[in-house]
This record gives sequence, structure tokens and C-alpha cells, in this order.
Amino acid sequence: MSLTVSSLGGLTGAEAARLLDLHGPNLAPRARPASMLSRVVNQLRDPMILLLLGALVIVIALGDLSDGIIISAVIVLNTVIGVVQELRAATAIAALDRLSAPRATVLRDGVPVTVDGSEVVPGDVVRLEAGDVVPADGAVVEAAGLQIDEAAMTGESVPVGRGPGDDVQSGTVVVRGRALVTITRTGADSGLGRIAAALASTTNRATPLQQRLARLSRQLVVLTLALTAVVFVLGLLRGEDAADMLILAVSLAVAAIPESLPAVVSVSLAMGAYRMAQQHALVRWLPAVETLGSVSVLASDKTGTLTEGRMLLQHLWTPESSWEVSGHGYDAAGTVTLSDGAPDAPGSLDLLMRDLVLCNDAEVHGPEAGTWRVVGDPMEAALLIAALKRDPAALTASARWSRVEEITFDSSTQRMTTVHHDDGHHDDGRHDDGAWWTVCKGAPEAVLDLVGSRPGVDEARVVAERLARDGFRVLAFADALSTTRPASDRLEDGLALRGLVAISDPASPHAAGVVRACREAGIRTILITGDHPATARAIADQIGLLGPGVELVEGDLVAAGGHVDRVEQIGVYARTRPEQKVDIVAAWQRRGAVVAMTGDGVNDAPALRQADIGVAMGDRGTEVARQAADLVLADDDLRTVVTAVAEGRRIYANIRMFLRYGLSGGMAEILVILLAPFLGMVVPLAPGQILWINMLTHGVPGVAFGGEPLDPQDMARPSPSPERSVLGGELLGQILVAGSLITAISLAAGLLAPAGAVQTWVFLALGLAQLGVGLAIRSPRRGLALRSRSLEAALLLAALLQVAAVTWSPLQDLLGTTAVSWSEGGLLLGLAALPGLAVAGLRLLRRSRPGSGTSVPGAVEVPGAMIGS
Ligand SMILES: Nc1ncnc2c1ncn2[C@@H]1O[C@H](COP(=O)(O)OP(=O)(O)OP(=O)(O)O)[C@@H](O)[C@H]1O
Repeated sequence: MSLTVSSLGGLTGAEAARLLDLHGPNLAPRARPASMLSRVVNQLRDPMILLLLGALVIVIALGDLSDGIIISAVIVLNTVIGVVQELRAATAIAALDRLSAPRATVLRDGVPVTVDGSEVVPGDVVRLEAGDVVPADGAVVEAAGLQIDEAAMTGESVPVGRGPGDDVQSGTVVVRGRALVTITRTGADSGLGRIAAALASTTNRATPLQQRLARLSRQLVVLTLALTAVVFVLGLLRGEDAADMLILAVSLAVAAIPESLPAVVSVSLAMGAYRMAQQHALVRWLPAVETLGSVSVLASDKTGTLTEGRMLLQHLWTPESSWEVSGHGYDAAGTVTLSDGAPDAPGSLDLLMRDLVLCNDAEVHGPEAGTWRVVGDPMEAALLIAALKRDPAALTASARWSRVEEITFDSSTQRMTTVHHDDGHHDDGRHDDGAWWTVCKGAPEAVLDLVGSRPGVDEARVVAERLARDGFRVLAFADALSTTRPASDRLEDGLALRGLVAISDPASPHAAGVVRACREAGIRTILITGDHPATARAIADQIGLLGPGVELVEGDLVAAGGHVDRVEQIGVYARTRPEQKVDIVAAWQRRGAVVAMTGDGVNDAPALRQADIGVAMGDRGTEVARQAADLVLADDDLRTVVTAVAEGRRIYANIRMFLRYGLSGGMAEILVILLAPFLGMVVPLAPGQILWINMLTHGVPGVAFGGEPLDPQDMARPSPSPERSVLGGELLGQILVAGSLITAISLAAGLLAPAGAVQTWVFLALGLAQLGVGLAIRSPRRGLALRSRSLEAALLLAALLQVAAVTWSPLQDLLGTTAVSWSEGGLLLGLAALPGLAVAGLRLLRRSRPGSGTSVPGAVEVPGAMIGS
């Protein structure tokens, strides 16, 4: 405890504020935001836009002014929309960045407080412990077993020991021990600042989905150019007019371009991430939004994730007697009383209590309003609170034992040991050399093996096993008194059993609901814990993780690779070490699972990175875990993972819905142009008309598709992995069906058209049919919720504009259309409705087929009203 009662009081709040003004915030220099010009140029460099520019040159050369105007308008509009969307996405991402900013614990006015990493100033005293990221450069003032991983700065991944006087650099990670550090340099002056400045020029990479879509559009462009050339040459060979053929070729090129595709995707992702943030799910990098929907396994840790994490010490046991502790959570109220029929043994209780206080790194402050405020490990705090219930002066009474040495807690040894020295001043005035008191606490197996076969040990094993079966986390304590200082390499020699404590950490009231919601959503939940198998089993039983055919195994089996062939049967892993989490995740991934995994410890970082979606708790997790995670739960609530998964699925489904809509329309346009000449229609659509259709059908409803609610069917199973083709599954087939239907009715319209009105009829039928298909593929609605009607509104607006194009004379002139009569209009409308009706009919048929997922319960219990509408 020497570090917590340090003479270092840190800065006062006022000094810190002044220094913050003077030195500026502790932020790494950011990449300069792209200039407007570079954003515009970026848009124009898009291959699709280049193709349009080519088309523009050709139509102008041919003297086709109205088509030229439309093409120019589309280029300008596309660029403006692209830039605006990019800016919106950038703003959303910047907001996310701010939300997931690192934090630091500094001493202000002598009290440890958690502040934003950016508020750390030179002169601040920062408290570091395992799992912290050093927030700025500083010098170590006090340290206990401090080990720092400097890989971020030096690339050297073996942790190095650091002691008083040594420097620590910002961005490095505390893997063990604790320290107080005085900050010397912050922000751009610090080590990380220098690295960040060097990296500031690197730009954000596209997400996998964006990359695949970019590839898809490049392929479309190449395909189009090839088709265009073929059509052009064939037409010339047939003896058609060269200018006509050129216009046809340009039309074809224009038709095939899904202009709005990249914008729809990037905006869907960024806005989705922003919406998730509002629901407390902070996505730390955009591709995670895509992957989230595909998660099929959720590997959760126990403490604080599936349990409440508010621990309460309830039983104490020594070989002499046993006691019960009453109270709730961190409430100050509670008493320590002898168990029924147990003999009174105050001496043994006193010594156990002293061990609880001494071998402990937590702090409690208060109580305020009857409750302690806890700093540090909640389990250790529970020990302090129990000691205070017995003796309100317990902490001061133990203060004369100053800690002189320690072996910090390590998940792999599952114990910690501290050595304390008493200065030799006795209450009666005597004085001697003092005494050394060594305390070891940890998992019962770890501690009891250490003390060997001394009296009480066998009974302790039995008691520990019984308490663990009741769901308690059990810790064993052993200690030793000596008149000489124990040798550093033999601290744990000669320890004798002191006793056991049982700590309850009840299952969170939401845990069972999360497991159920995940199951309904096609996600398998597994529990990975460092705790005793009996404790793990008790919790797993309560939350419905274990059932017939589901096994609980221990970490040793994982170490031996025994889990690999039977991961599907294993529901709970107990006594696992952090490094084994990586093996468990990898075994699932080899089976094709997409794994989300929670973790909070410093050792969890590798597993968080290995998982497809690493999940960290925003409040409770260590800084390292947060920085290694893809998803940070700002409310520390596991239910938020389910919300985020639902949002991920919604985004993915909507992108695919838009692809289905956009690509089937594009396909129809190409087929109509390619096939029409064989039916005697040389140029069935002018380039301007095609662009008009594209602008209407994609532009207006495009954004609305991104806002579509989640189809309850999609909540029943993970989305296809984004690693697979975007067009995978049924999507390609659906595009072909809808595209062919639209083609058929458009060609029919052309054939039915009176002489001179072919283009108008094809134009009207093709545009309206696409909108009809859009209406048919949108996600099903429940009730009449107005909020979710934006797609219908967008489609209606587009339909009205399409009609205006053949009825309003300025647009008629621009697009080269002619008026249609009411009866002709009715006929065309009926024709245009057919593809949409057919698509809707096919969908009804598919949904009513048994096993198609209709029977899946739509009501998934997740917070927030994100699912459904
Ligand atoms: N501060 C500590 N001092 C001594 N022993 C501890 C301490 N913390 C945990 N232990 C022991 O080590 C075991 C493993 O703890 P660890 O923190 O590695 O588990 P974990 O995987 O984080 O557990 P969970 O999944 O419940 O979060 C615990 O069951 C406990 O017996």
C-alpha cells in the first residue's frame, strides 16, 4: 500500500487547468483533414465517373446537347453527393474517435481520479497499473514490480522492468506491477506524439466490403466497355448509322454504372457505426461494422460480464472456525458473525483479516451515503470492505506494516504474495528490529499446493470445493512471520495456511437474457473463465449455458489441444489462462465461425486481436483491452453486443438490398439496350434517359435503403461473412430474376409503343418497374410506423419525377420524351408493376416454405429499439 499513501499529492485542479492551457491537450497530432479540392479530385478519379466523362466528350462531339447537359448534371451531382457523404462519414468517425479516447488515472488534490488522456499535463502524477497504457512521457517516482511492454515504441515485445528514476514513454503498456509517474512531456512532444506525427500522412484504408465493391464496379466497367465495343462493331456491320451506334454504345456504358454504390456503402457503414455509438457500442474501426452481423460465436468472460462484478465477501473459514459476513455489494452496512455452532476463535479471525488488508492493491473511499467507492480490483475491494465491517479502523491498524516487497498477481500462477515490515515500535514503548510478515493469496489450488500437507490443508480443500460448487469464488490465504527479511527468491517458502474466503458475484440479471437472445439470433455463447470449474458451473447453470450434451472443460485440456475436435460440445472453459483463449478462438475460427470475444485483462489483448470482434468494457476494462478491441461497450453491458450485432446485420442486409435493387436495374438497362436492336428498336433509350432513370432510382431511394429496419428473419441467423462474395448466397439469383423481369416488360413496352414513342415507353416502363421492385424487396413492416416509411416516400417521389419527365414540357425537351395519354399511362403502369408483384410473390412463397425462418420469434430481447420498427 506504500504507493497509495504516497507523499505525492499530484497537482491541484487549478494547477492542472492552468498547465492544460499552457501546454495544450495531450493529443497526438492528427492527420490533416483532406482539403475540399482533394476530396473533389478523389471523386472524379473514380473509374465510373471517368467513364461518364468519356461519354460526355462523345455526346458533345456528336452535338447532342441535351444528353450532354444531363451527363454533366449527373457528374456534378454525383461529386457533390460523394463529397457530402464523405464529410458526413468523416464527422461520424471523428465523433467515434473522441468517444473511444484513452483515459488515465492522475492524482489531483491528492486523490486518484480518472481523466481523459488528453487532459494529462506535464507535472501530473499518473498512477499506472497492469493494463494501463502510459498516457504521456514521464519519469517513474515509485514502482512495485513494474514491467513495461515497449513494443509500440521499440518493436521489442519482451517486457522490461522499470524502477524509480527510469523514463516511461507514452503509448507503452504496463503488463505488471504498479507505479507513480511524474509526467514530463505531453502531446506532440511525447514519444507517441512523435510517432503519430510520422504516421499522420497515412490515409484510412477501405473496408473489405468497400474493397470488394470497388472491385465489382471495376469489373462492371471493363465488362461494359467490352460489350460497348461489341455492340458498336456489330451495329456498323449491320449497316446502322455510325452516330446512332455511338450513342447506343455510350448509353450502354452509362447504364452499367452503379454510380451511387460506393457512397451508399460508406455512408451506411459510418452512419451505422455512429448509431451504434449512440446505443453505447463504440466501434473502433469501420470494418468491424461489417463483421459484427456475421458473428456466430460469442466467447464471454465471467466476472463483470456475465456476473454483476459487484463482489461481496460472504464466508470466512480458518482451520479453527468459520464466520458469515452480511451486507450488500459495496454497502458499508454489515456484520461479521460466527457461523452456526462454530467455536469462537477471534485470534485466527484477526490474523485472516489482517491478511485481507495487507495482500491487497485496491482502495476504498468513503463511505458516502452508506456505500464505499472502490478503486482497483472489485474482488480485492470486497476483501477490504469485509475487514472494515469487522473493524472500522482495520486499514489504519494495518498501516504500520509497510509493504517492502511483492510478487504481483499473475493469471498464470493465480496468486500474489506481499512482504510487509513492521518498524519495531511497540505500543508499550519497546523497540526492536521489527518483524517481517509474508502473505500469499490466490486460487485455493495454487496456495494450498504451496503450503504442502500442513494441518488443516486437507479440510481446506474440501471446504473450498464445497464453496465453489455453491457458486462462490474462493481465495486461500497463507502467511508466515519471521524476524529476518525473507530472501527475495524464496518469498513463498515456509508459508502456513491461514484460511479461506468465499466471495459471491451473482449472475447479472441480464445474463440469461443475453444467452437466450444470442441463441435466438443463431449465436452460440460460450464462457471462458479463469475461475474454478465448480464456480464456473454454478454460474453457467444459472444463465442457461449448460444443458444436455454441453461440457465444461478445464484450461489444461486446451493447453493439450484436446478442445480442437470438440469445440461445438464445450460450453464452459474453467481455469483457463489468457493465452489459452487465443487457442479456443482459433479452434472455432478454423470451423468457419466468426467469433466475438470479451476480455478485460492485460493478457487478454492477444485473444481480443485474434477474435474477429474483440469486445472490451468501456468502464471496467483495462486501457490495453480497450485499445485492442474492435468494439467497446460504453455501458459495460453485454446486451449491447447483441444490439450491435443486430445493427451490423441490418447494415449488411441493407447494403445487399441496395445491391439487389441497383444491380437488377442496371442489368435490365444493359439487356434492354443489347436486345432491343434485335427487336427492331435501334436505340431504345437515349443516354440522358438512362442517367435520369439511374439518378431517380438510385439517388433518392439509395440513402433511404440505408435506413431500412432489420427484417426479423435476418435476426435469426448470422449474416454471411463479409470475407465471402458480396453477391453470395441467393443474391445473384435474385438479381438475375428481377433484372430479367424488368427487361422483359421494358422490351414489351417498346414493342407496344406507337411509332415515335418507343424511347418514351421504354423509359417510363423501365424506370417505374425498378421502383416497383424496390418496393417489393424492402424489409417487411409491422403496423403503420411512420418513421420507417422513408423508403416508400422516396420511391413515391422518384415515381412522380419519372412521370414528370414525360408530362412536363421542359423535361420532355431535355430528355426527348413525348406525352402519353391516360390510357397509355395506365397500361404502362400495369406493365411496370409486374416485376415488383412477381418479386413480392416469390418472396411470400419462400417465406411460407417450412424451415425458411418465418417461425423464428421476432421478439429478440435487446436494449434499444433498433430491431424491427
Ligand atoms: N488479485 C488476486 N489475488 C490473488 N488471486 C487472485 C486475484 N485475482 C484472481 N485471483 C485468482 O486467480 C484466479 C483466476 O483469476 P483471473 O483474474 O485470471 O480470472 P479471469 O479469467 O479474469 O476470470 P473471469 O473470467 O471470472 O473474469 C481466480 O479464480 C482467483 O482464484
